[in-house]
Amino acid sequence: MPISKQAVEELDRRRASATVGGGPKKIEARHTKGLWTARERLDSLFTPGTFQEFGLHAQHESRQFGMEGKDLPGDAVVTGVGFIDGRPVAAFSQDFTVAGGSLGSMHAEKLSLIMDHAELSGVPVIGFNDSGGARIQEGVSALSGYGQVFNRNVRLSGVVPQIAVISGPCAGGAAYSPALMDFIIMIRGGSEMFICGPEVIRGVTGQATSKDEIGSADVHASVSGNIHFVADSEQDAVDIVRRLLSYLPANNMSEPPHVITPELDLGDDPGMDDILPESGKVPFDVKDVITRLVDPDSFLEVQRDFAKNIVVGFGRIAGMVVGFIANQPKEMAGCLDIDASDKGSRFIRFCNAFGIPIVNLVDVPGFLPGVRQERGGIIRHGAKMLFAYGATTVPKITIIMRKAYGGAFLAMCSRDMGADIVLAWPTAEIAVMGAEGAVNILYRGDLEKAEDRAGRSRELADEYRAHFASPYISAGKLFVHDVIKPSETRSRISLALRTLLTKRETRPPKKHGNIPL
Ligand SMILES: CCC(=O)SCCNC(=O)CCNC(=O)[C@H](O)C(C)(C)COP(=O)(O)OP(=O)(O)OC[C@H]1O[C@@H](n2cnc3c(N)ncnc32)[C@H](O)[C@@H]1OP(=O)(O)O
Repeated sequence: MPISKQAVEELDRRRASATVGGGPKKIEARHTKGLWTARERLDSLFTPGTFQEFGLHAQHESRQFGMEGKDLPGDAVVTGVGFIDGRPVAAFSQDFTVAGGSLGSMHAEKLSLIMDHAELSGVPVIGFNDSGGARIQEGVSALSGYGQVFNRNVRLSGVVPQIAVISGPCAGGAAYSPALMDFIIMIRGGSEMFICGPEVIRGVTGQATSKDEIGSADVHASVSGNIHFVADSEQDAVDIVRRLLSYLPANNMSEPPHVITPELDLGDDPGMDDILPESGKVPFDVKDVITRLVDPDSFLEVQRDFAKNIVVGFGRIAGMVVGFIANQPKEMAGCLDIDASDKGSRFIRFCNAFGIPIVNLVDVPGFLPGVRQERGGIIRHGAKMLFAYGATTVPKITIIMRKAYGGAFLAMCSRDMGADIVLAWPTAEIAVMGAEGAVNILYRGDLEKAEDRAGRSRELADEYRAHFASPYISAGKLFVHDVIKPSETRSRISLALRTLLTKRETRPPKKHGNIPL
């Protein structure tokens, strides 16, 4: 039987009323604040015409607290699958114009449906979070809904990439779904995220605070370290999602999107030979090194404003996707501290989960000394770096640029910690500790008696450096595969990557390791 005109009209009518969300007034209120609606976000994310919506006609079933007969289009969330740069991606976008984007049972079922679909079809999940949290009228059913979503976030972790955009409020338990995903992008000015808001904090602790102080994008980017990117606008957030996806495979069984250049890249970069300052004590910016190593404009820094003493991010070398973990000599002399260890180890584990080769750039004088660090648990946090590298099977290339001292060098992936190839620049210092520290311990008596203590200390330190810290000593013991000129670094990494893309490494079966947390 052909489809009747009435049936088509009925479908059109239902579609129109479901897609209007909370209505023109509420949409206007969002626009006045410079915010987009749930559908506008998805329209901007996906290639036009490619979005297949799931659950447009979903209805809530709650009857209490005035909910009987209330129309909540789509139950306050839009879900479905679309295409970005020709690749399928699943997404949900909470609709604040409908009941404040609050999560009830049907809303949670829609999120579960799209996440299950992403798992089965092996595609990334993008979630726009804009919600007042658990729908108060649905009580524990809403709470249970969050449980179902969190459980799926964990199930999908390491299976498909999960990216959260915080586009509006994100309070209480609602913050935990983004926190369980791989990357969080927050929009400056338009969003906030906290577990307990200012009112609760004041009521319980007496402390006065503001939403900005505890939950703004800038606070989470630079102080708490909860998020990975700050966007200046809705469009900027979408652009960051698309850029991030361009480095990621669809799932843990697929290859990252390498675009390997047909020719081998064997040229030198002479400018790199001048990149280190004359004195080993003068800082330099490791991002200048990264910029010279990667294909033009291909470096995407992750967590730029948090733990600046370590730099992490994605880039391409001769078209191959890599993750960088680099000490930053400009900040705290590149020492590893608690925050840097947390930041570095999580990024390493992401790269490993999704088959992304890792390049380590080392200039590390040690773990940061200090009472706060020791009492704060630097042992357990620093151990995360060791654990993360030790458990990682993706290709790993370590470049020792300058200092590689003690346990911190092992925590930056020495050969023993699993680096497949270790290359050192000619003036690198690879040692159990810095030369000055070593002579102070070894020659304490001599130095106390010396007429020119400083001069004698320098002399002994030079001797120690020549005997123990030279890269040729490590190369002689095969701890370093080769000593290279800085100008050769890019071509050597690109060759190494090409030979390592076929790497296969298996480990004894186990449920999972027990990373120090
Ligand atoms: C897992 C456990 C949890 O999630 S517990 C967390 C429960 N949620 C909360 O405590 C947050 C409650 N909501 C709020 O504080 C505010 O609505 C926030 C999110 C800050 C937004 O404020 P504002 O921009 O002024 O909007 P508004 O209050 O006028 O809200 C717009 C409409 O949305 C509704 N709404 C909001 N949150 C919920 C909720 N959790 N459950 C049910 N409805 C909610 C508001 O009632 C309001 O509805 P209406 O437009 O007046 O019909």
